Amino acid sequence: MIEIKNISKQFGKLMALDRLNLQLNAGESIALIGPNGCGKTTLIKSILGMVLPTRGDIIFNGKSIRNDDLYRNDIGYMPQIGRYPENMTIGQVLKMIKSIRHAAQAQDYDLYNRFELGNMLHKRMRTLSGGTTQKVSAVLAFLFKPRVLILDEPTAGLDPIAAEILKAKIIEARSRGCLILITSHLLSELEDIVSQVVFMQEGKLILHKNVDELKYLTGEDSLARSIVHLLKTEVV
Ligand SMILES: Nc1ncnc2c1ncn2[C@@H]1O[C@H](COP(=O)(O)OP(=O)(O)OP(=O)(O)O)[C@@H](O)[C@H]1O
Repeated sequence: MIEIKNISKQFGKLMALDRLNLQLNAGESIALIGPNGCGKTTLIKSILGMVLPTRGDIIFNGKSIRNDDLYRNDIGYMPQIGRYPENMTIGQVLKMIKSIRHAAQAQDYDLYNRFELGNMLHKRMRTLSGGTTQKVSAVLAFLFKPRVLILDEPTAGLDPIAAEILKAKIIEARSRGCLILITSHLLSELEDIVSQVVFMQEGKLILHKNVDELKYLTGEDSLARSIVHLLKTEVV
């Protein structure tokens, strides 16, 4: 579904992504793991077309994403920190996003209802707590029933109940056959969600394995311990 073909991204002298190749298929739920600054967000933003790779190409459903905007209609994205026009209310932001999408696209109000955003529509974005902003981002990511979900630290800042609601929603999307790419430093929460792990270091792909293979390779019995093992020992 998404093919990353030998992409590099240079910021000045820094190689944020270094000749990275990856194949991400529908129905897979993939944890993107690596130390701070290893290039996870740069990879995610490259897939979203928010960062232009210096070299290489990204193929989405068989087509290069260069000079294409429409592929993004298939992606729901939750950024690490959502940034919205400060003076707009939650209601105005939702209305604006819906107006730029196709009116006919099916909409999913499950998270909107469960997070009770309907009671907060008049609140301005600049006045929201970090957790409430994160709820708005989650609602927007799932609103148009995307086939691909890219979630950058999705539960950071959410209270435990909201985090559980979102986690259940991610698991449901996975069971519907969505492709999910997720970064999280909360390793225990990945356990129930992911089927594969992609491990990066200094912009390079170090490993891409199924969770069971990874547990076998590291000799650990949980995903969290396997990931800690990876982070502590350099290259497997
Ligand atoms: N716009 C930019 N200009 C210059 N350097 C950048 C830019 N964006 C990212 N970088 C650098 O690229 C490297 C990779 O950053 P990135 O945000 O992708 O890391 P990350 O793996 O997501 O980190 P974290 O786990 O802390 O979120 C870092 O050294 C970062 O400082």
